[in-house]
Amino acid sequence: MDGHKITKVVLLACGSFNPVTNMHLRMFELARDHLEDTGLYRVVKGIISPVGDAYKKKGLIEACHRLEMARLSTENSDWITVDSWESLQPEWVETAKVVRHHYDQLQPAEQTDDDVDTVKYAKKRRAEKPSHRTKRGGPHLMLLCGADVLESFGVPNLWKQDDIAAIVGRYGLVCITRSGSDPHKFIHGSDMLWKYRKNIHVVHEWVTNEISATHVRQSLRRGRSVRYLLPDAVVRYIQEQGLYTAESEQKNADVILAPLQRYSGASTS
Ligand SMILES: Nc1ncnc2c1ncn2[C@@H]1O[C@H](COP(=O)(O)OP(=O)(O)OP(=O)(O)O)[C@@H](O)[C@H]1O
Ligand SMILES: O=C(O)c1ccc[n+]([C@@H]2O[C@H](COP(=O)([O-])O)[C@@H](O)[C@H]2O)c1
Repeated sequence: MDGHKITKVVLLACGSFNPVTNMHLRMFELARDHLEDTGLYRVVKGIISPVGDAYKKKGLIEACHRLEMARLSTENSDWITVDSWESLQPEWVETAKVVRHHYDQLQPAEQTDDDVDTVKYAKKRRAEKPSHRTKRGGPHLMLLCGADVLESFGVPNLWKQDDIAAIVGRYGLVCITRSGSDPHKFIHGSDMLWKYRKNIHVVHEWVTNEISATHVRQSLRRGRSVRYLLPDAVVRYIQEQGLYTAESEQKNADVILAPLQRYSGASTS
């Protein structure tokens, strides 16, 4: 033993999962290998959290189907799970709040917000040292995403700056490279990400990696095979339920994406 304390980590992936692909599952395996290779972390759990219907992304099919496909895809995994909390919320939930929800769920029950001294102390510590090391005894939670999500932090008016600071400053991020992206360059170009760069773990996917849910939906609309891009059980479910048609791709076509509604003042109801 070299005396290092091994930190337990839970990985949380947020996204549409429309549908879940083999690449989504591979992201978890890549992230676990990368973190555990450092000798500093042990990844104890992975959580897939499909976004709710109120996200209103074009072509987003009902959460119940996306959840079921994610469940089928993780049936054979002994550590990757699916959580329905986010997808069941009536309104779209910002990712920072989803991260916070799961972080709270992971903390030991005896440390509740009723313990005023503990909360005050934790708040003081957070203010003094904004880091994901402000844990309350449970495992760390890190957000797992592809480089496109990291780069979306730079899209004007999409993410709240405080939310980005919370995600990278207090929890941590594991980012998988994706074709067409350069996460290191992006981190270098952002003062906020640079400040918290030690909490951002970039994992290089060396296998050329073009799988996207958009491409899968397009193939399905054209009657092309998606076998080996998706778990077999997910392919079967899509066929049985008749999912991903030209019609479903037009869902939300004229709606502004939920995160942007808070800036435009637009409403979908
Ligand atoms: N090929 C990939 N390489 C790296 N990350 C990926 C890849 N595909 C998806 N991800 C990541 O998985 C998470 C969930 O992705 P999401 O459900 O939005 O899939 P997507 O393929 O990007 O979807 P869409 O094509 O519908 O935009 C995101 O963090 C996304 O960056
Ligand atoms: O929290 C935010 O401000 C925020 C802004 C834009 C996107 N997100 C989340 O990022 C994920 C993006 O998924 P997708 O399919 O649009 O790539 C999804 O889980 C959204 O809820 C979150």
